[in-house]
Amino acid sequence: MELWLPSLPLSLSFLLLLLLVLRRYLRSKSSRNTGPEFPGPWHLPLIGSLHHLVGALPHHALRDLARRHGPVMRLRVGQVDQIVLTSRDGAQQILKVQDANFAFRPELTAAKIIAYGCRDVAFSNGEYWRQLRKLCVMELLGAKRVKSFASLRAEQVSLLMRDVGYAATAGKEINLGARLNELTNSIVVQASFGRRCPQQKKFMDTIKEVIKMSSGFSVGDLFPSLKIMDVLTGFSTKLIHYHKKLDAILEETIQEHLLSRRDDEEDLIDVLLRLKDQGDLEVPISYESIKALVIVSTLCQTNYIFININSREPDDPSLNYFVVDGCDQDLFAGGTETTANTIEWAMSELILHPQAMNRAQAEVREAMKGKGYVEESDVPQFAYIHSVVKETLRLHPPFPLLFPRVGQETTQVLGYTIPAGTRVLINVWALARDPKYWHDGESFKPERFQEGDDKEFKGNDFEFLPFGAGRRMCAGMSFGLSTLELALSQLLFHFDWALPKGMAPGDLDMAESFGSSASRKINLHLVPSPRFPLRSKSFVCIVANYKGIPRTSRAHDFFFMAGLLGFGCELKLAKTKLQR
Ligand code: HEM
Repeated sequence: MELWLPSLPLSLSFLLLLLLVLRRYLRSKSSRNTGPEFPGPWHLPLIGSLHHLVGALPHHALRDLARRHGPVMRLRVGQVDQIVLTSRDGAQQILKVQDANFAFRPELTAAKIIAYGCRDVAFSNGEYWRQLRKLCVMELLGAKRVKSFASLRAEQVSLLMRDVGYAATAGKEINLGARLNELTNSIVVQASFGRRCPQQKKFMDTIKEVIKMSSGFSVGDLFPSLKIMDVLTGFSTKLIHYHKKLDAILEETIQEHLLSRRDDEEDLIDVLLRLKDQGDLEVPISYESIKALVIVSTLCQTNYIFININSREPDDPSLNYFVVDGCDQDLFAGGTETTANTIEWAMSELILHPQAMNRAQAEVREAMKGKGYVEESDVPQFAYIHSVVKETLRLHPPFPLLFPRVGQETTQVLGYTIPAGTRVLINVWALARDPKYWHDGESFKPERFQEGDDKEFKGNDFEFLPFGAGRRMCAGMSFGLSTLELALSQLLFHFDWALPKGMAPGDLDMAESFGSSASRKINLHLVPSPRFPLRSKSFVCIVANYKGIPRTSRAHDFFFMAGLLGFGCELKLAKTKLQR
């Protein structure tokens, strides 16, 4: 038998590699702070522990690793150490007890380029961030401002109902996921730019390109010593190109706003310009800050968070028939949307749990029986629907690992020493399913919140953190929830829902898209059937836009009257007559 011996150069290379690994190990051991060593998976010289994440969703892989290594573990990703916490006490330490120390974000290449050197609220730090956050709470995303956008929400949700109405009367399925993305995109862009901005579409198209770029990742973020690779791979160059495009659009938009200021119906750019002019801010805001805020608040509502590898299925072009005139069907095809995702997950869970669906529909239909339509002011009385939203966010938090935090000072957490500057991730997805904190945590059971489990997602129950907690908790929670609950209530009130023909509940793919987001991998397609006719202004829109009937024609007037009278079911008949 022949004995195989490696060649001399190969053996030497192997020996050299071994020595390098050993030297690195000994060095890190000697420089380590006091306290026990972090548990964690073993790592390879160049890629660190990346190979442990291959082939699974990051939050799933990290939960499985935590089961083996414990609730506090260290993971080396490339050249960067990350501490991953999967315990309620750990989350409480970072987000409450030591919140001030951990209220910092790492500097990420994309945020630096796109947001004018991290001049937005989500990625800035220190005094500048504190000032912007105050503006967000008081002026931009506070209760009063959110309320001021109620008519915008009502209008956009009505347009959604109109499109679902098309599908219902035609007996066709609708790509609900895609249409919900349009809904939330329209709301956020119009809230920021106002309704009069001609640049909206161009802006969103460019944002879409930025999101597509997040399907790659910055080498420099994971290998700080190889930052040059971001230039060589074209990552930075492309981002700079998109940044310039966004900058030009926003510059023009700001000039337009400066020329025609309106105090009666302020959009977010109007508000920011007013605050800039008042000049009494501790840290003055510049035009660049305004632009960064608008860009990142749009991105924040998408799951565009660093190294987010999205592989969501593109929208189905065959369903263009049901799309609002002038709207781009595949807007944000590469990205996903927090609010829209949550509605989509809620509808997915409800279709799989008919009892919960019936109960939610009964609640809203019973309450709105005499009225015939749902307004934003009605929503707080739908306690069960609120529980459906909570249960959906528990099982499908859009940011399963929150956004990363960085400690400013070296500190102790649960007996371990976390050196200053180390990135910390909290697996809120795993916490929200952990049998230690939840009975039957993997199952969808909205009633758990009505039967004694009074956990809330407002940042005080550390096993339930879909919006995070502490100083850097989501700044747009009320903004997101108001759209979410209104749209869901109307979808449940006006329509009954079924899976497309031939599809059994077991066939519905509930897979999440790959990346740091937990959106649906494949858009949800459902078949609606009308239950309560649409009697709000939306119906007027339905008939006005239906199949291109001109708003000034007699046919339009006919439909208009039919709509006003609430003859939703007559629509199909009327349409047939007209086509003849
Ligand atoms: C269902 C909807 C939403 C969910 C579940 C959600 C969740 C989150 C989470 C988990 C964070 C990170 C918190 C942390 O690090 O502790 C965050 C941050 C943020 N979110 Fe949301 N979000 C939603 C909607 C929105 C909307 C609609 C807006 C804006 C209109 C928004 C604006 C922001 C901003 C500005 C931050 C950064 C806050 C900071 O760093 O100070 N979010 N969000």
